[in-house]
Amino acid sequence: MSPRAVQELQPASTDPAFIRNFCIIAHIDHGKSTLADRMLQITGVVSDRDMRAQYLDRMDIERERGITIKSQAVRMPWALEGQTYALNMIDTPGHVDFTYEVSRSLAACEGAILLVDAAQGIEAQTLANLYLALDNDLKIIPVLNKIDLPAADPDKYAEEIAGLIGGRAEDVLRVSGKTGMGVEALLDLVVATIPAPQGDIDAPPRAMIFDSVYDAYRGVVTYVRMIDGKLTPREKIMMMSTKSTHEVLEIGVSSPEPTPSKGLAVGEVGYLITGVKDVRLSKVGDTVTTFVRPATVALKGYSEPKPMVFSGLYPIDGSDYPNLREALDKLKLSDAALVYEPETSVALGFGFRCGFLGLLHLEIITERLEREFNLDLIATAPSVIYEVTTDDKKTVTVTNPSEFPGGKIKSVSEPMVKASILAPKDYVGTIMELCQGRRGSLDGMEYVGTDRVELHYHMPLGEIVFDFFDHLKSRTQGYASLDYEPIGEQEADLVKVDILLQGEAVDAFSAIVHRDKAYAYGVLMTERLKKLIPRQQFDVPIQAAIGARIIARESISAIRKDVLAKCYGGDITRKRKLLEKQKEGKKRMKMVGRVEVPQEAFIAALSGDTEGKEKK
Ligand SMILES: Nc1nc2c(ncn2[C@@H]2O[C@H](COP(=O)(O)OP(=O)(O)OP(=O)(O)O)[C@@H](O)[C@H]2O)c(=O)[nH]1
Repeated sequence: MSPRAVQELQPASTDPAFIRNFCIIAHIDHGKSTLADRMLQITGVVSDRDMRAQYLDRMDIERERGITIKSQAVRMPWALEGQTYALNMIDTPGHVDFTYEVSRSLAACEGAILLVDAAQGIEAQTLANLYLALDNDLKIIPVLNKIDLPAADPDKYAEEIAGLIGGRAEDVLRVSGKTGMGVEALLDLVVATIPAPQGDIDAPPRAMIFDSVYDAYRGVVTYVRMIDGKLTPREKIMMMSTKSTHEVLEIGVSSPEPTPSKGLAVGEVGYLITGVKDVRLSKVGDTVTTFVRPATVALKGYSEPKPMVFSGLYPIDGSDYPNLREALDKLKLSDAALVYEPETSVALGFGFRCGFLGLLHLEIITERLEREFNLDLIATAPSVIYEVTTDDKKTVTVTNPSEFPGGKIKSVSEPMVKASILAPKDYVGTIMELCQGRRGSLDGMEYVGTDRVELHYHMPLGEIVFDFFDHLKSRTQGYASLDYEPIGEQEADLVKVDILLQGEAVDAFSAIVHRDKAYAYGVLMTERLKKLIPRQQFDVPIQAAIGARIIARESISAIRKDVLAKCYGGDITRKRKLLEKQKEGKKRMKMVGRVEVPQEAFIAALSGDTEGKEKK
C-alpha cells in the first residue's frame, strides 16, 4: 500500500465531481492485469497479504492462460491535493472475440489508459481498442509499461504513440506494473485529466449494463454504470430491451469484494443482484430503469451477441450425451453469447451444434466443458454462416455443411471481415502471400513508427477460422498481431465437398470450401481416412465429391479378417475371450453403409491426427 492510500471512502452516492471512471486498453500480454493488480495494492483496497497475481481475473482458465475474458469493475479511493476521489477501474477483455464487451466497458468510462509494452510497441489490438475508445469520446492517457525490462525502448515507442494520437513524446508516462514504478503518478494523472461523469440526478434512472456474471451462489451479478438518476435496494427495476422486471435484492460496489451500499447514483459504477439465474435476463449493453418511473429512451448501442462460428460438439463416449446437455445448460447461464441445438451425425452419434463469437470463444467453451464437467469431446471443423440461394429462389442459412442444399445452387454468400495485421516490415511479403492464399484482398497499408506496417485486408471469415492465426504467427516468428471485424456478406464461388465411403457420404467430413480449394481438401481427407480406416472384407472406395462429380479417390483393399487365426492350438477359452473382445470392439464401431469404422478413426481424421493410430 502506498503511504498515499486513503483508508475510508466517502459513503456510496459520491458527488460525481469526485468520481473518475476509467479503463485500461492494451494488446494481449502488454500487462493490463498486472497494472490493475498494482493499482489495487497501491490504493490499499487489496492488502499486500491478500494479493495474488491477476486478482481481477476470477475464472481459473483466465488465470491459467493469462487472458481476461469477463470484464470486472473495482472501486479504489485515491487522494489528490487533500480531496478523496473514487476511481472506478473497469477491466476490459482484450481479445477480438469479445469486442462488443470491450465497447460496452468503454461506454461506461470517461477516460482510458492506453497501455503499451515498452519493448513491443503498438499492436493490432491496441489500435482496434484505441479506435473504439476514440469513438466513445474518451480522454486517452498514453502509458508505456514494463520499463523495467532490459529490452524496453521507451524513447522509440513514445515517439510511435505520439505519432499516432498526437501530443508530445515526453508526455507519455512510463511505468512498470511489475515494480510499481510510476503507478502513483498515473493515478494522479487519472484524477487530474479524466473528466468527472455528468448526468441528471433528478431524471428517471438509467443504468448501462456493461457486464453480467453468473455466480453459483448469488445468481446473476450485473455490473452497471449509472448514467442518470439513482437506484436503491428493494426497488423494482426494468430491463429496457425486454421490459422484464426484477426486484433489486442487493446493490453495491466492488472494492474489490462486493460491498452492499444504500444505492448507486449518477456516475457511479457498481453491481446489482436480483436473484435471476440466467445472464440472458440481464444482458450486456441493455439499459436498466425502474418500473415505477421508467425512462423513455434507452441508452444507445445495445446489440444482441451474434454467433459467428459454429461447430458440432460430440461426446466421445455416447453415454455422456445427457451430461453434455446438462453442462451446456449450465454454461449458458453465465454466457449469453453461447447458442446450441441438438444434432446427430452418422459418424459421431448424438451431439450439439454450437454457435460461438469466434475461435477463442469456441476454445474456451470446449475447454470448460472438458475441465469443469469432465467430458471428453470431439469438435467438428469450425464453420461460418453461409446464405445459400437455390435456383428456385429459396434462401437457406447453413451453419452445418451437411445441411447445404442439394440440387442447383444460384449463389452462396459468406461473411467477410476487415482484418488488420500489424507486423515488422520485413514480414510484409510473407503475410501478403498468406492472405492471398486465403482469398484476402489488400485495401492498403501504412507505417506505424519507422519499422512496422499495418496491413488492411478484406477476407472471408471462413478462411480465418481455419488456423489462419497459427500460420500468421509461425510465418512471422510470433511478431504479427491480428484484429478483425465483421463487415457483412459477399457472394463467392463456394461448393460443398462430400467425403464418401463406399458411396455413402460421411456427414462430419463435409465441408464448404472455395471451388479452387475443393480438390486439395478432397485429397487431404481421402488420404487421411485411408490411413485410418481398417481393412474390411471387401474393397472400400473413399471418394471426395462435389455433388455427383468425384474429384478425388483412394481405396482400401479387402482383407479377410480372421481373429481366430492367431490361436494356433485348440484353447477354447482363449478363443471365446477373443470373440468377446471383438464384440466389445464392435460397440464402438460406426456403420457407414456396409463399412465398419471405429469411432476413433473419425475422431483422429477430424483432429488431423494420423500418427500412432494407423490401421494395424
Ligand atoms: N518485466 C515486466 N513484466 C511485466 C510487467 N507487467 C506485466 N508483465 C508481465 O507480462 C505478462 C503479461 O501480463 P498480464 O498482466 O497478464 O497482461 P494482460 O495485458 O493483462 O494480458 P491479458 O489479460 O491476456 O490481456 C506477464 O507475464 C507479466 O508478468 C512489467 O511492468 N514489467
